[in-house]
Amino acid sequence: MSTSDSARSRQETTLEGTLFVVAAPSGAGKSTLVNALLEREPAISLSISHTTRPPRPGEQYGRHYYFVERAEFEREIADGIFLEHAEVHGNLYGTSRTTVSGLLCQGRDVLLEIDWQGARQIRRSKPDCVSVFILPPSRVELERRLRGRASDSAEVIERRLHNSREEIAHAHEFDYIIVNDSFDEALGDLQSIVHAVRQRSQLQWRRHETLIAELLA
Ligand SMILES: Nc1nc2c(ncn2[C@@H]2O[C@H](COP(=O)(O)OP(=O)(O)O)[C@@H](O)[C@H]2O)c(=O)[nH]1
Ligand SMILES: Nc1ncnc2c1ncn2[C@@H]1O[C@H](COP(=O)(O)OP(=O)(O)O)[C@@H](O)[C@H]1O
Repeated sequence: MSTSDSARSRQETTLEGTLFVVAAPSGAGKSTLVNALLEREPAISLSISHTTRPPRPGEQYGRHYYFVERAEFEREIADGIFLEHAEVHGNLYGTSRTTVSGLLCQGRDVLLEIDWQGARQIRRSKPDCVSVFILPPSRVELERRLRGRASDSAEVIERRLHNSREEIAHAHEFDYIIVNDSFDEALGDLQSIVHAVRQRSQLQWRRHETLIAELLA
């Protein structure tokens, strides 16, 4: 086999990973659910976003976000480093194009925790992505969770509560909607979606090519 043949055959046999997109109004429990999912599904890589939001107590650079100044973020937009980016609650957030593409090409599944504006951009550039929207069980509970988290000032909480309506108004654009009332049930629902996606025939057909050839012989 020539070098180009072997490169082509490698390319043909390496399955690209699945891109999962998870969105929710602030305080619905998205990060808590995603972190629990990643513990159960270590084959999924979480994309760490860039943001101009200041770190909350306990948040670490490179673990929770890449915290950058607005001028640097704007330079990065101009350099085209983002697969998607958006202004959310007065701060800029963005997903690195090379990190996500690199992981997907290696066959890793990648999860983006982003807002509805980012999800829209991703759907345009990666139509095969699988998107999930997390709803809180009520407005009262959303407010209770936001205040109970004790990570933001009263003003920041008010802004997030106010913006939650706009976020929720876009839930119908997503492939799946989960209500995060009982945490364990919501986590089970999220994991079921991941499992169902992995069983899709276009993935399984290629993964089991040899078996299918034998069965058809
Ligand atoms: N478009 C976009 N949104 C993001 C990104 N990273 C985070 N977000 C969204 O920005 C919003 C605020 O996130 P964050 O400041 O961590 O606050 P939290 O949602 O209250 O924990 C949430 O809706 C996130 O999903 C990103 O890379 N791109
Ligand atoms: N099902 C649930 N029931 C009660 N509290 C929850 C549930 N899910 C998450 N929480 C709590 O709600 C708060 C907000 O969750 P978080 O994951 O930070 O939200 P988001 O990432 O959507 O902004 C946290 O204190 C978290 O522990």
